Amino acid sequence: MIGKAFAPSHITGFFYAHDDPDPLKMGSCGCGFTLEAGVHTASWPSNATEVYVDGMPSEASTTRTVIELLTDKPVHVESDMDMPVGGGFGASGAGAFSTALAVNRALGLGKTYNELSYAAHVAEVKNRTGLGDVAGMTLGGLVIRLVPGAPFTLDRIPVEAKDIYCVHFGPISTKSVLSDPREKALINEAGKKCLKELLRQPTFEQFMRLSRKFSVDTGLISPKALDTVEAVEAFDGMASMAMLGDTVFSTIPEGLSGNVIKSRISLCGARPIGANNE
Ligand SMILES: Nc1ncnc2c1ncn2[C@@H]1O[C@H](COP(=O)(O)OP(=O)(O)O)[C@@H](O)[C@H]1O
Ligand SMILES: CC(C)(COP(=O)(O)O)[C@@H](O)C(=O)O
Repeated sequence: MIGKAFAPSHITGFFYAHDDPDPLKMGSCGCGFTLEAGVHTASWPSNATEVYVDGMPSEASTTRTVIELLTDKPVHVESDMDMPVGGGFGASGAGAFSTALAVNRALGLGKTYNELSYAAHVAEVKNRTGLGDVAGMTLGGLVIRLVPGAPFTLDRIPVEAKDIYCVHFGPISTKSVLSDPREKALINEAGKKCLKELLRQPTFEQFMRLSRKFSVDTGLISPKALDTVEAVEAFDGMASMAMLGDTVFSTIPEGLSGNVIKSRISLCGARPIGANNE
């Protein structure tokens, strides 16, 4: 049987990391949103486990780990990505989560949504490709992560499906940023403050302001990305950096140049899809 699934992109605006010897409990708190652009995955039983990303055989470590966590049977997996990898869109998490949902159906594993999302989360943590993206992708919308790791403890800022415009300048390795103790200390200090402030005033505009502040206070934003944020602001838009990628997300297209990716905030999470792609 062919199993198909979709996981949305997840852009984190700000976060802080929690280390834990138990990968289920390791994770991050913070706030981010899902986009309609995401990862479509199809899977079916095979003679050997093979992972293809955008039509090419791929290492896709996080996806391979989630398969190993779920089954010892070989499967064929094909993921098609709407967004760049390493750009702060949570591509590795969306790849792993959509794979978990697709493999569950392809092999008739009979796992629940929590079991599948926790497996994808553990795969992210083990590969050090993400901490909180899978949690955000379970719910969709503008998601607040209140407790790190599983069980996911989430809230949501009510927002409509706003258009979001992104410009991607290049990848940032989540693994290398999170392995730098100095950088991690800056992230954790700024991230905790931002979450407190957001809970005092939980609005989309406050999320955008705090995300921008976080990107500057942590020193994570590149000069090019900051110039772009300022250009958007000159047109009265709001913009910040997608954690963790050299990517700017914006409420308006004005001020952005180059290859602008247009999507919308999606209000639902990752899900299996049927034959007619619904
Ligand atoms: N299914 C997958 N598709 C693409 N890349 C993957 C996948 N699984 C793991 N990876 C790895 O994850 C890395 C990107 O992770 P990360 O830096 O967190 O970027 P992102 O912001 O896109 O999640 C890639 O360099 C690749 O090695
Ligand atoms: C910011 C990040 C640690 C990494 O995100 P990405 O690079 O998109 O995988 C995310 O998982 C989070 O915890 O908020």
